[in-house]
Amino acid sequence: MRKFKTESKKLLDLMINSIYTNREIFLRELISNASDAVDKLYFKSLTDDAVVIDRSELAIEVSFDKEARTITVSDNGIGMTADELEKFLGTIAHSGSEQFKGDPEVAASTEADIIGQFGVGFYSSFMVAKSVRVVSRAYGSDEASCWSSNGIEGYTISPAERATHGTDVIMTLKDSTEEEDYDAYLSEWGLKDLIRRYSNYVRYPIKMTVTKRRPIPKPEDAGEDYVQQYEDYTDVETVNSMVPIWKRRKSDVTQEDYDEFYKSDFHDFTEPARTISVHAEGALSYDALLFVPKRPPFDLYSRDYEKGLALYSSNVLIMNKCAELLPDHYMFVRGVVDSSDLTLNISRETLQHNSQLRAIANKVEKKITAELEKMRDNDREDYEAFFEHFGRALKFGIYTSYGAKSDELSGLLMFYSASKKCMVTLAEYVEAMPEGQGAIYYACGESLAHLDKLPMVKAARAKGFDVLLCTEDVDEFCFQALGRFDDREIANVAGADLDLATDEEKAAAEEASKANEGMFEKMRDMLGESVSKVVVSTRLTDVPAALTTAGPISLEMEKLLSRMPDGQGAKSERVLELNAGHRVFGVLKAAHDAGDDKKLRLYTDLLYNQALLIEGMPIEDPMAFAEQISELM
Ligand SMILES: Nc1ncnc2c1ncn2[C@@H]1O[C@H](COP(=O)(O)OP(=O)(O)OP(=O)(O)O)[C@@H](O)[C@H]1O
Repeated sequence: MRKFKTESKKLLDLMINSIYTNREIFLRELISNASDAVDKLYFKSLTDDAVVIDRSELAIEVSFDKEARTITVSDNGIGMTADELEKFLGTIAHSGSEQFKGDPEVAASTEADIIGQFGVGFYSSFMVAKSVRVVSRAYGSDEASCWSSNGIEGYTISPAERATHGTDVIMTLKDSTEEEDYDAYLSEWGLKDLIRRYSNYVRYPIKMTVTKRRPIPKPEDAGEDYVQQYEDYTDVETVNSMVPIWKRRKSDVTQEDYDEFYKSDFHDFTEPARTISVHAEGALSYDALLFVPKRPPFDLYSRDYEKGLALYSSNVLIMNKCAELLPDHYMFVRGVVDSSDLTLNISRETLQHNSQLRAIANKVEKKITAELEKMRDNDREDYEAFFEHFGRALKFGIYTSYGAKSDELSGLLMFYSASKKCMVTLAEYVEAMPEGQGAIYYACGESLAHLDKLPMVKAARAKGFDVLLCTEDVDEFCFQALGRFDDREIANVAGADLDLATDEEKAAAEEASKANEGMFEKMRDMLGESVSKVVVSTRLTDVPAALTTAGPISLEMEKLLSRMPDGQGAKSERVLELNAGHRVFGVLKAAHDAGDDKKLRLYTDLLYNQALLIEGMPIEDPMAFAEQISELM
């Protein structure tokens, strides 16, 4: 007996003791796996001349044995070797499994959530079965193996017999209890019902041997009182519709049908947030069925994530994830494109140069944008939930396209408004701008609470100007790539030359800076390389000093860049702004006027470090800072 890996065991425990009520999805999961296995063999036959198959024979079969209490799902797909049985069924194959091990958030989520997020696949068979055997023979091998387990401690793998390549998953069902009637699955109608509900659009036939009844022909010598006799016979029937759902008109398909198709084909346990069905005819004809998920898969923002839509040509799958069909900023969209205009032998290499494909990709992108705009305008709650999960991809889209995608995407962006205390679009921000506000202001930092208290944010708010509070690292890069919105500049509120002050205020500050030139120069020298200048602020109200930046790199960007391997050298141009109206300014001046350089240096250091702390930046020498404070006390 080989033992399950820890994370598999955790998941299996959940399955077996599950209070997750939707047990019946086990069949959908196994049929999906069977369909994937058939796909894999089919793909292999396209690229490998040694693999010869008859496409019309590819199929999945579901059968049951009431006496033995078993249900079997068989396929004639790629199959698995003994090693693969070990590798694939002994551990969780999902890319999310890493998080499952360590992520405290995952550990705390509810059972249904875990099942939902991982798409437990094969293991869901243990929700209904007390033991499962998997007999499989890999294509090209003449040996078969059997994986067998009760899902508790571990599993065994032993040699087995199988006539051809493919896999049988044989489940021995649990005994029915008062709460759960497992026997209901051991019937023709029970299984047919599940297949039609959950796997109707699987593109290979799902066959069942069914019992039918037919009248026995009337014997020639039958008398007047002959009563029609019937006999039972068995027949193999294809249970699923197989008509691709994307070929059907939207009006002929219910949302439930779309949801089930989405869940079964894209291995998600949650319905999609939006379904987009497109039927284009004319110069470029294609059908597309696109889904905006409700929540992101765990690996969405990781390197492992593969974007793309399934690509079909006249119902034949060409590739599972055609990346060329989706721009990066819509990488979260799942779906299918089917076009008879595409040639069947299109390969990965020729894809990029295929103009039809590019044209379809453009149309698909526009459809997605239009649907998101519709959601934004008509269903704000849904849209905000969408944006929380996928907004990052849109922002990256603007940043990585150097602003080329601004027109298309800027309207979809949302940020947290410091005034309204909720998410707003840029258009809503502009609409609410008071007269005299020249630019769209934003501030970047670690948390909303911290940002809300920043001196420059407060200064802008005091003028009646709203500030967009940004906590994602991509935000500032996105704003810089965007540059403008609705013909208004977008500016970091901590930038030194913002137009926050009136002309008089500016003139007064300039004058004050001039009058104190000697002191400021001294202070700058004392701070060495740290700041480029010291000035009188036009906007500070309650704090004695604050740090702002001149030039393109903000403090927040500097923080981010310093964490990147090649961004170490990027430094912001820091400006120490002093509040001339603050009591501390008088103390500073007095020290300078008295020629007490020691005191001036102490105060300068303290003010600078204070300003750093307010911005959430590390101070260079915390020990020295602590000593300086002690000295003062
Ligand atoms: N019928 C089958 N034929 C061949 N290989 C299979 C079959 N069923 C499962 N496998 C293999 O076992 C692996 C694990 O299956 P499982 O259902 O647990 O996860 P998955 O299908 O990869 O993930 P998900 O269901 O979330 O998409 C599959 O990736 C596949 O390689």
